[in-house]
Amino acid sequence: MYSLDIQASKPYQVLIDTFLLERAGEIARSLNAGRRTLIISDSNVAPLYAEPVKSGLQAAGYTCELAVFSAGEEHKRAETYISLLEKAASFEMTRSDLIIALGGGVVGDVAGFVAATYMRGIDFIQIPTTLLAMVDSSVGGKTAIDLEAGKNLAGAFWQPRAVLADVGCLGTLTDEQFADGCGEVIKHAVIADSELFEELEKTPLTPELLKQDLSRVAYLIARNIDIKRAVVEADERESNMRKLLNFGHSIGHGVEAAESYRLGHGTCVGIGMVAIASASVTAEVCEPDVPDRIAALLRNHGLSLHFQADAQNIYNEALHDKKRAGNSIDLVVPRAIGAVSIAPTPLDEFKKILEVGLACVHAYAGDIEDE
Ligand SMILES: NC(=O)c1ccc[n+]([C@@H]2O[C@H](COP(=O)([O-])OP(=O)(O)OC[C@H]3O[C@@H](n4cnc5c(N)ncnc54)[C@H](O)[C@@H]3O)[C@@H](O)[C@H]2O)c1
Ligand SMILES: O=C(O)C(=O)C[C@@H](O)[C@H](O)[C@H](O)COP(=O)(O)O
Ligand SMILES: [Zn+2]
Repeated sequence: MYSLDIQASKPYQVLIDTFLLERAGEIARSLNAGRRTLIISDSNVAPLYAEPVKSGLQAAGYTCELAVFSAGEEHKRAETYISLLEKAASFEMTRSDLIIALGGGVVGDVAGFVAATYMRGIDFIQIPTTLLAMVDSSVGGKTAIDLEAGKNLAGAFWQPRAVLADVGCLGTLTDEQFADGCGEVIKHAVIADSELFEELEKTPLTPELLKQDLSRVAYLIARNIDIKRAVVEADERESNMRKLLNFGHSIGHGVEAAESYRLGHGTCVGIGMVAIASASVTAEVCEPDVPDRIAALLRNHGLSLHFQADAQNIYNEALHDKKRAGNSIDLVVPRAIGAVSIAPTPLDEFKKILEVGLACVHAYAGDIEDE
């Protein structure tokens, strides 16, 4: 069992353990005095995991309802968000009540945004069920929905009251879903922990490891959260340093949108990391082996570098990045594994970087296919 304290505007604990679903009611009751809870989940997760959560909440004295929306990034949208707000209102939730986000990053982002805005903000607890959500999205308080124009364009910073990462949930992920979460794990290693990167090079974080050594997986989740914790505590609302957590995202989000969300978020972040690292080597600001090592580590974690969208479409999508200000964008540029910095970059230069970088990603994807 791991327990990490996050010292944000509202401090909270992240617990990493087994059988946390069953304990969610008791933990919720220790943090929240309300009468009602709305469990928000998706169509894949609810049938698997809602029942033990609901039973525990009822045993803790809550009147409980379950709201389920269709799984997938294409439902991280205003329609879902509004229907959940309406559900909270028709369930007569008051400001003292509680929302539970039970699912992956999509559920966490949407349910968090509902919690942030329903009656101007009520308590919520994150129960992440994907690797990606455990290592990244459930912690730090970014909540959002996508707009037609792009990813996460409407949202709020709203910290949960607790994060309960029940590692028992990871066993029902497909290998592809598990691998997708490793995109963010590798991101954390590149931005802040070269030793973690080397450990992953020796022993990758895979579904096989999950079967063989659950405690190692729990340890790696805790270590990732600790990396994110340090950044969030230093800059909760992303005025500067938190932008580092966006390594690989300016191009990655562009790929995600240009591919109509058919590729996973972590996969697209992987493509974005290799692209910016490759372009940084070309610009002679990054050690030459960095993109090779990132591409190899992604491959060893089962992540693909294949994508079809063309660079112009990806660039058009990437212009919606929240690190853009007028004709400039703050890019997160690697210098070495474990060392990245923020570089304000004119948009015309960003376009060249994106083109050079994505051409290199195609080359790596070809290398991977040839082997
Ligand atoms: N707020 C943040 O800080 C932050 C950080 C990283 C990513 N994100 C966001 O998170 C989203 C990606 O999260 P994700 O990869 O978890 O996607 P997701 O929520 O879509 O989950 C992936 C798939 O796994 C299914 N699933 C979830 N848990 C399962 C389980 N235990 N067993 C079987 N199936 C399960 C889901 O139903 C879905 O089909 C993106 O929208 C991304 O923008 C947010
Ligand atoms: O927590 C953060 O800060 C991050 O940037 C984590 C990212 O992995 C995550 O994908 C985040 O949602 C991206 O934020 P955005 O501000 O670019 O929408
Ligand atoms: Zn991300």
